[in-house]
Amino acid sequence: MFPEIQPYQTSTLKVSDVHTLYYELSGNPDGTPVIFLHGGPGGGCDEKDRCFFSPHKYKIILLDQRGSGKSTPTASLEDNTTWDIVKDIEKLREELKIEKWHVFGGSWGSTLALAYAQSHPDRVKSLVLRGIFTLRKSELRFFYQDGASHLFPEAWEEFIAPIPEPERHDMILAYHAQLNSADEDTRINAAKAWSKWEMATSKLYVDPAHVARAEDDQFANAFARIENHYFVNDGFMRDGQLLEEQEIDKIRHIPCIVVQGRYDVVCPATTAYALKKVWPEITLHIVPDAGHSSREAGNAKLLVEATNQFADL
Ligand SMILES: CNCC(=O)c1nnc(C(C)(C)C)o1
Repeated sequence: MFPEIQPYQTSTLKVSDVHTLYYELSGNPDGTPVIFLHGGPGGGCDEKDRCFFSPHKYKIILLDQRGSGKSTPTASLEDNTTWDIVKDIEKLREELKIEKWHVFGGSWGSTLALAYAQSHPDRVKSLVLRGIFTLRKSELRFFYQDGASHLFPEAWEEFIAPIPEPERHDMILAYHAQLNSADEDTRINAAKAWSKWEMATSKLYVDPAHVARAEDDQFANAFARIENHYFVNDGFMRDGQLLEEQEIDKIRHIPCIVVQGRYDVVCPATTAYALKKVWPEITLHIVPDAGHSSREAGNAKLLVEATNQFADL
């Protein structure tokens, strides 16, 4: 990855009566623009997200989506849907007077990138995607009900601990009740347990520093509440919508590179492969020694190679 840099501009954009979004610009003000779409949803951006792009070639735009990161009000679920964020991305593009831009996103960021591109294909120069996630019921079931639990039994035991046995047949719904409880301690304890499950399973080799992020009250609250809100609503999409041939036909012409960890248990390779089957024009790299995280060496290396390759488009 490129060395860490600081933004040359930070700002906010009011997108509704409720939501004001934080965004920042770094790299080359006259470079080719790229929008970075963070994961979660609710994960927010961090300073290392700037490092996937050449600071000489790219005007790097990081956006904290509704309720995420430095956007306000934090963790707000009001007017917070996939399609509200797609509209926000367009508002930001117009605010920055950008005609077309590269789009980069991993995990939920890949979901949002596909939803944005299928909604506004004429605004997308290229797509670099990692850990493909399309919010199908099968994907949610694998990670939150019966799948990843077989590979990380000790972390799974901690994940189910706050949930009474009779409610464990639907973990997303059970957590929805606790994440929206009237009791603040119940909410934050559930948010930390939800977040810890994802942080503990995001890398092939468990990273204690990554897991420790789940102990940050503000991060955990936003990450857990917003993720769970989207998942109980199936991402506000038809099941499999982003993989439908009619939707892929809208973006088939857009250059796209996908980086997918072989041992990604959060967003397993089966979805990236399903995308390749319906969109054979994409380049799909399955990284033999990586999991879900963009920061794992094998994933990061190919992501940087992809942004370097697309910079001159
Ligand atoms: C199911 N959510 C996967 C996702 O989008 C995601 N995984 N980790 C992240 C952060 C790096 C933002 C914490 O986001």
